[in-house]
Amino acid sequence: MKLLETINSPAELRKLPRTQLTPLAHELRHFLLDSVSKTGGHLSSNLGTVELTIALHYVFNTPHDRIVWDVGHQTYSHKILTGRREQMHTLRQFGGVSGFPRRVESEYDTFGTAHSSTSISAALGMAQAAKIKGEQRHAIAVIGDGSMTAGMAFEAMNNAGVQEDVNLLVVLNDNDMSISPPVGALNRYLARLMSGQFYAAAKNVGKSVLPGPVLELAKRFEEHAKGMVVPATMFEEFGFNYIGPIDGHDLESLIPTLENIKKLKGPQFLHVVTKKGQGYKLAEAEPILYHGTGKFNPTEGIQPAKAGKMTYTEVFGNWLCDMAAADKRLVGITPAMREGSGMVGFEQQYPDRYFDVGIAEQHSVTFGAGLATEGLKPVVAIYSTFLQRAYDQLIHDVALQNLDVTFALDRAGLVGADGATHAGNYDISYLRCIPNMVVMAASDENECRRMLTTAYRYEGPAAVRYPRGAGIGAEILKELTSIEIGKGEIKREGKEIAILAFGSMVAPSVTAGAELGATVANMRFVKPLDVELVKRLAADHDYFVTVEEGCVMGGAGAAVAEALAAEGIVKPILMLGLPDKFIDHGDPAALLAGVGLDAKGIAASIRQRFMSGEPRLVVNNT
Ligand SMILES: Cc1ncc(C[n+]2csc(CCOP(=O)(O)OP(=O)(O)O)c2C)c(N)n1
Ligand SMILES: CC(=O)[C@@H](O)[C@H](O)COP(=O)(O)O
Ligand SMILES: [Mg+2]
Repeated sequence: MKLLETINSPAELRKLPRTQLTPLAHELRHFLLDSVSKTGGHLSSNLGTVELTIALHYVFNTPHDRIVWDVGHQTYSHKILTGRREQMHTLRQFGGVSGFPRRVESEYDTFGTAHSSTSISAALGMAQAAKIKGEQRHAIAVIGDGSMTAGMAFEAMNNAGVQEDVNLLVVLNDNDMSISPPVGALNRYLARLMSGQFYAAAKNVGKSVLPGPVLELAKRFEEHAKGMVVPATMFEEFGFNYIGPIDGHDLESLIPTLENIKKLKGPQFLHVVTKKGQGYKLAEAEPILYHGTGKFNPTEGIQPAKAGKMTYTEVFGNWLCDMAAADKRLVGITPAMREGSGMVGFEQQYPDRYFDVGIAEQHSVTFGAGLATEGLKPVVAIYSTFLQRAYDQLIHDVALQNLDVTFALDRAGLVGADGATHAGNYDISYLRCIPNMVVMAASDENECRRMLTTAYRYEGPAAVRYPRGAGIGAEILKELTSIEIGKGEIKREGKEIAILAFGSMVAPSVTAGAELGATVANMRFVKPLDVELVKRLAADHDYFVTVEEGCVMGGAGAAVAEALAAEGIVKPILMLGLPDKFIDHGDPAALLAGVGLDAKGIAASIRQRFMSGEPRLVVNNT
């Protein structure tokens, strides 16, 4: 029997002799590659954390000791070793294992993650709770070098470093990569820690500490040696005991080091060095390509995608380059999502006007605001879900000063395999309440391009939201034309029922409208809403239906209802959109159908409400 098949819990792992751990790591890595190639998922990061995961569960008494994985996209080995091996074929599929840690999924998933840089805060909270409750347990945050660039990680370090008697261990998993190559001064600093005299000294110190039965003596030697050879690291200045860098693929380093650290009191910081994609040559060579994959044949590797419909991300990337060519004032900003946001071409063509600011959404927005004060034209490309991080910056730094910043909001609506953590369900609600904002929702690729142009030319804050993946296949016109601000359009004329659709919901609404003989409007603007169009439709239709791929609460439908109320118009209205609950991972089309947001579901809801019973105001909010 394969070794891996005998391990259904960390307790079983801990019974293995140390000599069996390296063969186990080999099996685990093969399992990962085989499994992820069949399901898709975050491959590179997982291949890089095989040994670290084994070592942590081997040395620490999980789940009594708490491991908090930052982002959580590297937790597949953790899932496999904590009893979920046989469910891995369901990874990221509807009803299956999540791609991230979830408290409801396992007692070993101590904290739900997926947005980065929360692990140190959460683990510190757990460590402090243990202290307050008088419990003896360790809390361990495992954070990558990319995630370490976020302000939140440093807020937590700042707080943790003065909490002297908490059992907190921060493991920095340094693979010298974010999704794209790492950026910023911290990366430069980590590279310095890895290089030359310091690394050599630290390695020797590590060796001295590793087998040390007289731990305190060894620790003093370590501090002494470090003090003699190099200045204290910034992590020590933060109040942590810094250990490392050590080889994160060498179980013979990892396990004794962790065993020794386990005996130390107070905030500890272990710097491990790993390789993204470790053990699978193709992923080692191209960690970005294998960061998040679809299904692929592991022997052949990921093949170039067949030409198909253009994604909205590509539409944005092309628009950005075209607009940059037309206007020298344009600068493009991404908080660490160059590939996902379609900015690879822009960086190549306009390296001086491209800014990857690291995983720093708040900073990306205020940095844009600063650029705008000086007459530049910043375009912040950001996923809807990640803009949540920068809400105060959006209001206080951009909108309040009516600064000219364009927001390209990718991944608006349901995203599929990443699930609830990454769903862009809230942006309509959280944007439309901000004064000065213009908010648009693209219904097809060409409209997306035109809306981006509109947002860019508008002298104030403006956002264009568009979904993950491809659109309907609309022809994209080369010229950069804008749309009149606050003007929607009628897509089809009908009777009695007016469907007011937004963004990605225009196409299925047109199909539903054709089936029902209803009028369908592409509202285009969530804000300013086309109130004249609303009034016109109200004048010659009996029933209103609003449809959006965003939460119903406070959404575009609510904007229509508010406009009707403000105009003193009473009209039965059915608001279709995303319900007041988190929607798990799964196939995006199936998920949309599941909440009634495909053509069939829209038609069915309308029929049920207005064609068979008493009209009244209904929100599909259950
Ligand atoms: C707040 C936030 N912004 C952006 C992302 C997208 N994202 C996921 S993983 C990742 C890179 C993380 O790098 P690192 O922590 O070094 O882990 P690695 O991928 O190298 O294993 C990014 C930018 C995110 N999950 N959360
Ligand atoms: C873990 C994480 O946040 C990213 O890797 C994310 O999964 C990327 O999503 P897209 O595939 O939509 O770019
Ligand atoms: Mg990294």
